[in-house]
Amino acid sequence: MTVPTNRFPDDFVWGCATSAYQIEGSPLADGAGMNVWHRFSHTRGRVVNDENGDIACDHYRRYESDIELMKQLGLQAYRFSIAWSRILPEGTGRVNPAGLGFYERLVDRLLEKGIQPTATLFHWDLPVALDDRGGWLNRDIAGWFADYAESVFRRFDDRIKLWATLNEPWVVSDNGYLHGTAAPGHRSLFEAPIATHNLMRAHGAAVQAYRATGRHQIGLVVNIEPKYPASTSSEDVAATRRAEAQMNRQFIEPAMLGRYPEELRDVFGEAWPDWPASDVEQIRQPIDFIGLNYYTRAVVRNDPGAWPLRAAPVRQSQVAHTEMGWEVFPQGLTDTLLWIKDRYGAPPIYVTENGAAFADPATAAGDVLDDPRRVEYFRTHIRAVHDAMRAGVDVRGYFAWSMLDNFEWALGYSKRFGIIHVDYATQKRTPKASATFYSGVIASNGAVL
Ligand SMILES: CO[C@H](O)c1c[n+]2c([nH]1)[C@H](O)[C@@H](O)[C@H](O)[C@H]2CO
Repeated sequence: MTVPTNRFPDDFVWGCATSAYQIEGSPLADGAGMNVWHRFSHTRGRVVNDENGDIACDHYRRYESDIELMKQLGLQAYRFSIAWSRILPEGTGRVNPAGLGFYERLVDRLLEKGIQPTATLFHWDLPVALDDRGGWLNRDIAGWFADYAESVFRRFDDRIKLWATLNEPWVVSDNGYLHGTAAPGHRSLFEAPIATHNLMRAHGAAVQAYRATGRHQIGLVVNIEPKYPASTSSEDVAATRRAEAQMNRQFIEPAMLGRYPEELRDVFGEAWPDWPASDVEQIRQPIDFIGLNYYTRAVVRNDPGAWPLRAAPVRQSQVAHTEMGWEVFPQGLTDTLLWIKDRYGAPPIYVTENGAAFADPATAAGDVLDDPRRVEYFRTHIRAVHDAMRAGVDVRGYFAWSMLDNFEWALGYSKRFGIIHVDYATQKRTPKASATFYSGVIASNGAVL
């Protein structure tokens, strides 16, 4: 692959990403079943200001005008997630035609506008009906997920050519089962490894299901936050390895190499089971790409009191941070792309999420003052992708997070990642300066950087 010096390859794909619960609203419309984020956000005290996704960006009803905005931006592709509980309200069994119908209209409209639809099967919004049967703690969920996947593949594989099974299983296991900061809100050292394993078994089962009928590409989306030791002390180096294994290798390693990092036993102790070899073999289904979500890095120090990692981040001073408190560190994206290439056999990679939260207040006149730091974030990180590609990494595309300001999970609507501003009171969309910038990047295939 030869990468031009001043732009990207002609077949490089430029897109934006969102997820169902964060933008759609109408979570129970047209026969949809309840999902765990609906239940979690309606549980007092779980989400900032007790906000929820009942309306969000009202995309379920406004998808046509949103697609028009995507067209105006010049987007070549759009990464969205499919809400399992719209398709199968009880999680298994009965298919809800109206749920399929919404995504049919979305996909067909995208194609009409020349925008490539790329779908993630699971972006954290598990059907409550399955959570009540154990959810990710029940081994049967691998079969439930494969059945759901098959019902969607059958309907859309003629139009969707890029599939992802899971979005960031680490967030479900770590936030949802270890720390309890995300749905379903459990806090258990013993449950998290079981959730990890069943998430990855479900990934493997869905990939196997796809291989039976699928004609295109399927992969796994992982969040990787490169970890750098705060010092060369053996304690800090060991702590960094624990943090790196628990976040960055816990999921990609079984998927790509058919093994879990040995450091996980050091992190979870007796709570980390000896999984059957047959399970891990089933997880290791050949996939067509890795989806990388990159936002920031972490500098890590040993912290014996930090449960259960015994590792803690060290905030870097004198450097830029986003509204999330995440350091702006584009070099980490280059480093991570090279790390995936070197460690996992140079798989094709899509940067499936990259973006920044900054406060973007709408002025009284209704204008939106995009924080100039967001344009700088995209500029430096897209350059970082180009640097990795020139070093030989097979990156196929880049999806900015996010097309719209949206529901930022337990932080509610307090953080804005969109390149398009959403006034939640009026649902008015206003493209930000970063939308104009990104549109120029797409039109010039990166030459404006
Ligand atoms: C743990 O950070 C992850 O890389 C990450 C960041 N983000 C994500 N994953 C999720 O995929 C999105 O749903 C979030 O809205 C987005 C912004 O927070």
